[in-house]
Amino acid sequence: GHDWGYGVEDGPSLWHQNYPIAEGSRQSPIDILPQTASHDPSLGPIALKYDQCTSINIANNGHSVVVEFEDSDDRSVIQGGPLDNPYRLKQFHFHWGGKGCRGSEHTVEGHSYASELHLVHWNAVKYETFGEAATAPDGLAVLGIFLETGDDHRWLHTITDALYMVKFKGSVTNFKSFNPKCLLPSSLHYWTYLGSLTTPPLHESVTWIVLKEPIAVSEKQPAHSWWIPGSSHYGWFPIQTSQMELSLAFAAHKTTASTE
Ligand SMILES: NS(=O)(=O)c1ccc(C(=O)NCC(F)(F)F)cc1
Ligand SMILES: [Zn+2]
Repeated sequence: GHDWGYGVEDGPSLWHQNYPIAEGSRQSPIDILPQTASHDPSLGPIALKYDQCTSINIANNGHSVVVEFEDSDDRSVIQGGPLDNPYRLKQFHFHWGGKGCRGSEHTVEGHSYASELHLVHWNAVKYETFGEAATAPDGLAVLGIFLETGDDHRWLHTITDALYMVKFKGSVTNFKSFNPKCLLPSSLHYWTYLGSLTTPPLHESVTWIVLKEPIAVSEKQPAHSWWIPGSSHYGWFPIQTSQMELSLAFAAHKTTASTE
């Protein structure tokens, strides 16, 4: 079971007790300061090849909702930018806040966004398994995309509809043929830094690639979604018991993104 959460008794300020790496030198998330970020001309554009991606299921792991992908080959990869190899898409998940609360983990000059999407990839060139890569300094690459409240949206309803099927902690349901490239903003301009997992075990194994342009989401409530009462102000819903119902009240904008 998980010995951590986002409550007063088990929240981020206490994680160092069971995960001393929390005091480490490359911990995430960070506050991104664009003015002090140094431009590195050797950094090229990132390339996302998500056309053949194969989503498998959507699961509620007690801390968020995760969409898992088939990662037995290089059908869906991120490469370029700061990365020396292609990294395989493994899963994506969101960090929410409570009702109307700002749930992003990274901030930009202290500004937090409504939510943050993380697309998690691993270095299958150098490592045999995701688990092995997750403990290696160049093992993972996570693409972070900010979600900002704005107009209504058409695409993420497929996820909000599926959420209805995984209301309870530990539930998993089929979730085929969702392609996350519909969640990308129009620009792939990014900040990058060497960091960590933002949740325990906080491994310092992540090359972070955070997109500058947020995608728009709407706070309109899809038919059968509602906010969890009293949810935490950290980025994940505290689904402490299987009785609590996870919900999500936004739908994201369809964006036409060049992913080449
Ligand atoms: N929020 S985040 O930084 O994108 C993030 C991404 C992945 C994991 C994860 O797979 N933890 C399980 C593992 F790998 F065994 F440790 C945790 C956090
Ligand atoms: Zn995350």
